[in-house]
Formats: sequence, C-alpha cells, structure tokens
Amino acid sequence: MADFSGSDLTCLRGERLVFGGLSFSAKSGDAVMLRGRNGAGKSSLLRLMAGLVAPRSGDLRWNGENIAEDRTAHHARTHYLGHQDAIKPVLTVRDNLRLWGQLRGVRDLEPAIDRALTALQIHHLARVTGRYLSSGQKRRTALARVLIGHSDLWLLDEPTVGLDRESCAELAQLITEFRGRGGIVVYSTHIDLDVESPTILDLDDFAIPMVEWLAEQDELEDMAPTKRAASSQEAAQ
Ligand SMILES: Nc1ncnc2c1ncn2[C@@H]1O[C@H](COP(=O)(O)OP(=O)(O)OP(=O)(O)O)[C@@H](O)[C@H]1O
Repeated sequence: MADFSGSDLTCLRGERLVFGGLSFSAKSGDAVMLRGRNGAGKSSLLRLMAGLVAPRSGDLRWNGENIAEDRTAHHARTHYLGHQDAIKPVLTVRDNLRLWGQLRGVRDLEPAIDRALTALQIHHLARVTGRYLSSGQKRRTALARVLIGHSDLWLLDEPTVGLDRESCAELAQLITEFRGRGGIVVYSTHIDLDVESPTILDLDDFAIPMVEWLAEQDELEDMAPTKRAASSQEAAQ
C-alpha cells in the first residue's frame, strides 16, 4: 500500500506566494481532484508533486520519505502530464510513444505501445506525424504516454482539454482501471470528469491574501541586512 502526502506546503512562483498551509494525503487507489479559480495554483501544485519545482516550505512524502531525497526514484514512479502535449511534430504517433518509452527504459515496448494506442483509440493514427494531429488527437497521444511503462502516480494537468465527450468517458475509465491496480491519481479539471468519489482539494482555500503576501515581502526585506551581515561575518572567518 503506497502513501503520498504533502504537509504545510507553500508555493512561490516568480515573486508571488500562490498558496500556503496546504496539506493532503492519498493512498493506493485514491483519486484527488484539484479545483480552484484560474491562477489558484493547480498546475503549480502538480509540478511540486512531480518534483519539478521545490516547495518554498513544507514537504512531500512517498511512503514517508521526502521525495527530494531521491528525485530519480520519484520520477520513475510518476507520470506527469502537463498543459503542453510535448508531441514532436516530425515524428509519427508511434515514434513519439517509442521515444518516450525508450527514455523511460520500458521493456517490451512495442506491445505496450499497441496497448496504449488501442486504449486511447488512436491505432489508426500510429503512422501520422505529430504536425498533422488535431489538438484532441495530440491530447490523446499525450495520454497514451501515461499508459506506457509502470507507474504508481499519475499527475494530470487538465487532461480533458481538447477531448470530446467520448474521450473524457474513456479517460475516466482508464483512471478507474489505474486505481484498481493500486495507482494514485491527482488531476486538475474545470469540467466534471466521471471519476468515482475523488477527494476534492480546492486551491482557493489555501490562497494567500495579497496583504499577507506584502507583509511577507516586508519581512524578507527586513531580514536581508541581517543575512548580509551574517554572510560577511562568515566570509571574514
Ligand atoms: N513560470 C512562472 N513564473 C512566475 N509565475 C508563474 C509561473 N507560472 C505560473 N505563475 C503564476 O503562479 C500562479 C499560479 O499559476 P498556476 O498555473 O499554477 O494556476 P492554475 O490554478 O493552474 O491556473 P489555471 O486554472 O488558469 O490553469 C499564477 O498567479 C501565475 O501567474
């Protein structure tokens, strides 16, 4: 039984504190749905969960171990699907999937690609190059990547964008099957995806009001001379 949790997370993007005091916990078979207004920090949280950026404070743990301790292990167990489909325009759909599988060191790659193409109903597009795909077909190809190779954690940022109603239903079914195999899925969406009883994490509940953010900036500025004094002392020693 796997356990994925975050405690007291604060996220800084650029110079802006996006959210603070955010905690969550998920176990094998769980689904966590992120929601919140535009800019609330759903993508940012997914990037923290993927280990692509570090939280400003707080930590993320997999089976009790901080994911920052072994990023390679965390990347190996995680499939992260961001906003960008990252489909190479000059490669065919099959070659895109093959490249991805090779990068992840997937064994028995060709049958795995066939299964993913079938699951996403894009087998007929296998020989089409990326540049000729519609946005929905690109999204399905990106989702097919998630099915290639073993993973314990799916992090899906707006997976339904560009998908028609039928594809959304198929995605919900793939999520159900993944959960049935003990996977944990965290996803953001602005539309209703038919996923059974997800835990809902509303990022609006963790927004840091501008006034608090400004106070924090003042604190940081006040701290700066102290830090400078400390580092010049350190240099003198
Ligand atoms: N690369 C970046 N550099 C600086 N600030 C960023 C960056 N990316 C996002 N932000 C800021 O971080 C905040 C959170 O953005 P994020 O994309 O995580 O929100 P979101 O909830 O996913 O939004 P949406 O629903 O519009 O996709 C926003 O205020 C945004 O302007």
